[in-house]
Amino acid sequence: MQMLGRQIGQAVPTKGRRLVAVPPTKRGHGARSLVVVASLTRRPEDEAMGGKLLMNSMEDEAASAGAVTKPYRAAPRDALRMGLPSKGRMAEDTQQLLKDCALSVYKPNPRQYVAKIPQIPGLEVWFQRASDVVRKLRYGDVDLGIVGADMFAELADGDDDLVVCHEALGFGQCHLALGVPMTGKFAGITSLDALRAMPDWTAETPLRVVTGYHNIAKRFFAQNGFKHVVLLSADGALEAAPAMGSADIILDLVSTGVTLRENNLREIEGGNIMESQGILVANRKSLLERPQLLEIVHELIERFDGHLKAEQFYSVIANMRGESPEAVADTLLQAPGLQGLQGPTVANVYNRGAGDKAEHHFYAATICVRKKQLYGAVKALQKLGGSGVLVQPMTYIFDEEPERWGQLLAKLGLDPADVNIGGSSNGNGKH
Ligand SMILES: Nc1ncnc2c1ncn2[C@@H]1O[C@H](COP(=O)(O)OP(=O)(O)OP(=O)(O)O)[C@@H](O)[C@H]1O
Ligand SMILES: O=P(O)(O)OC[C@H]1O[C@H](OP(=O)(O)OP(=O)(O)O)[C@H](O)[C@@H]1O
Ligand SMILES: [Mg+2]
Repeated sequence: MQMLGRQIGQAVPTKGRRLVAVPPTKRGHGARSLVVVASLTRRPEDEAMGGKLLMNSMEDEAASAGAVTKPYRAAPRDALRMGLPSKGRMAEDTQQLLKDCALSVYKPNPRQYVAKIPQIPGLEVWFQRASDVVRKLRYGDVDLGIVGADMFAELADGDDDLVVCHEALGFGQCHLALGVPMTGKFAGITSLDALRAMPDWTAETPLRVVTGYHNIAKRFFAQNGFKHVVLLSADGALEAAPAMGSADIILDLVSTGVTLRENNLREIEGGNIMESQGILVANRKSLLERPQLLEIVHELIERFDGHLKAEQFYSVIANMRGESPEAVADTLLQAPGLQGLQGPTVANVYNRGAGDKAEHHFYAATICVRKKQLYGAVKALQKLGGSGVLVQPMTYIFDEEPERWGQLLAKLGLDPADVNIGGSSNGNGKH
């Protein structure tokens, strides 16, 4: 390959403020396809193992994962704290969810990291990098947090002090997967079994995996019987590493798959390690020792569940003619897709009649319709004589006590009968 002057192979930042424009080469050519990567580093502990992290036995792995060390205990405090991501894609999505649930965060000073949610006066909000939200939860510096499930799996690393309160907040959907080159010695490698069986991997030439998820990777490769693997570290732009020759494969987040594909990498059968999305997590000790926190978590679960369910539906109102409200209801109950959640609501529609007296000649039928089925439902209503069809988004659908609340109490070893939160149910749907 003709050298393009001194720039070729020069690593320059791929993200953030320090990204620089690459000047044309000395010979006046425009900067061609320069391979730009973040620098790859081996963490001290990788070096300590001679950069050759040979898989321990499952027992060793479990022991090392289970033996959680806490460098310090958090300073005693009375205030309840929730950690929220301070930047990146999780930050925006988290604030949007809270806003959609009428829990907007009030952060008067953009450069200060403490804020509040006026709707929950007893709670302090602390903005931290998503990874630090998990760390602060483990240390007990915050009681509650919203992060990505992948980040939680990696950094909580099986820490029983942390409890998942809501596992599906509906944003940040992605998955952690292996990315394997499409060409060269990996050309025919389309499954995890085939990758493991490659004769290339020995104690001297281990499979080199670059990832930001070392805890997850160790467990994954150990559980899948890989013997010779070395884990390399990088903070981003991992997809360039195989092309650079500094790693064989990557283990990274995938959402659309574009970055993998654009870097001639692909996923393999058995290589999807975990699904991820935003989750609500809490410190177990805080939940058990701070009753107000349990009450706040109950409200958050109710609001999140109520909002996330409502997001799937529209409220549809149609003017219907009929002999009686029951007759209109019967017609709808027998029509596919028009039953609503429990059933239609049918009310009289009044207009000015003779002598300016209110009269009613038709009814307004209201039903909940799944967003995906809206157009079909509107056409079906019109076919039944419906007119003036109004479609409204829904903010909340509050059902009985959310299942997740009962599940959380079970995780905490609490009997719902003993938990009386805010005068509402006690965790098993009975008030
Ligand atoms: N395509 C994606 N790539 C990376 N993270 C994603 C993606 N889709 C969703 N996420 C979620 O966002 C989290 C990363 O958010 P975070 O703000 O920490 O990193 P970031 O947005 O990549 O910014 P930075 O890399 O500067 O920390 C992931 O842990 C994951 O849960
Ligand atoms: O499947 P896709 O939709 O292409 O998204 C996946 C890519 O997004 C993330 O990178 P990010 O954009 O956060 O940059 P980074 O790797 O430098 O953090 C992740 O690390 C993948 O590289
Ligand atoms: Mg990133």
